[in-house]
Amino acid sequence: MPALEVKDLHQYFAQGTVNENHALKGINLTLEEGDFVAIIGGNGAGKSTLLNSVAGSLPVTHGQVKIANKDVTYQSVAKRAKLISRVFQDPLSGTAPMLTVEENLSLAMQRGTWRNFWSAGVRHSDRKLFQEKLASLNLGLETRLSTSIGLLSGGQRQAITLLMATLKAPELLLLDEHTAALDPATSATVMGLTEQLVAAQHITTLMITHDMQDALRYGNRLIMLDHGQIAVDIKGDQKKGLTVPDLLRMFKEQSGKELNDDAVLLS
Ligand SMILES: Nc1ncnc2c1ncn2[C@@H]1O[C@H](COP(=O)(O)OP(=O)(O)OP(=O)(O)O)[C@@H](O)[C@H]1O
Repeated sequence: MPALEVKDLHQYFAQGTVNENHALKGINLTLEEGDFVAIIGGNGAGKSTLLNSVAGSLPVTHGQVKIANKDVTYQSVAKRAKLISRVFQDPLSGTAPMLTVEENLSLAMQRGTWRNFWSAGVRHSDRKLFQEKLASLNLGLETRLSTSIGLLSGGQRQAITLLMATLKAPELLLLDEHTAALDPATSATVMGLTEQLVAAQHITTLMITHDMQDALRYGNRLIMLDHGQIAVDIKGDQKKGLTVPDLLRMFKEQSGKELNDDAVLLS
């Protein structure tokens, strides 16, 4: 059973007006369970629009989105939260900064359940689990359970956000440039943790990145978008050993033009 199926997905902005923008032009994408897919592409290629369509934060103009064989095309973001975890670029957006590390993790344990209310206090058994999970990150965070998240660094927060997103393994993990706001060393640490957490539970993952090296290094599949279409789709052995110049050449062969991506070109 595929973990994610996107069928003939079209997205228009300002449809029927002079500003009409056909942002996604018939995307077909199937992810098998455990696939870890990096998505790259130039500015305005449609990466965020694709992720937002899958997450449900953007209504679909045409097409179908299925997660774990369930048609979620018209489901709200809240309804899909049972199936999806998402980590954003901003380390502030995934956590409640006034709450402690363990309180945040406790909230994450309840993701997608009907227990929407939350009572203060963390169960002893949960605290032990959080300590173990935090220790496995090797960042010394297991001693910071009662520290407010707001007092941690961006990298520490993003590590905890990742842990929260994977505490209860989702059917699909969406990573939305989740290391872009971090310095290179911290970004490398968080990418390492990402790989570790995803592999431990075999979580199907879709990751947007502007970092071509990361797109090549991590995951078993790489997709390049161009003007709302998939220009390059490489997986498995085909992906191993590829270099950035190889990728740029493949992109040019498929799309007939150079990659336009400020973030990539400036790095
Ligand atoms: N809310 C919106 N209203 C109108 N047009 C939009 C909206 N969101 C995105 N677009 C347009 O849709 C196209 C795809 O945008 P999208 O943000 O998905 O690209 P992207 O690949 O994520 O780009 P970037 O790497 O620059 O973030 C672009 O032409 C963009 O201007």
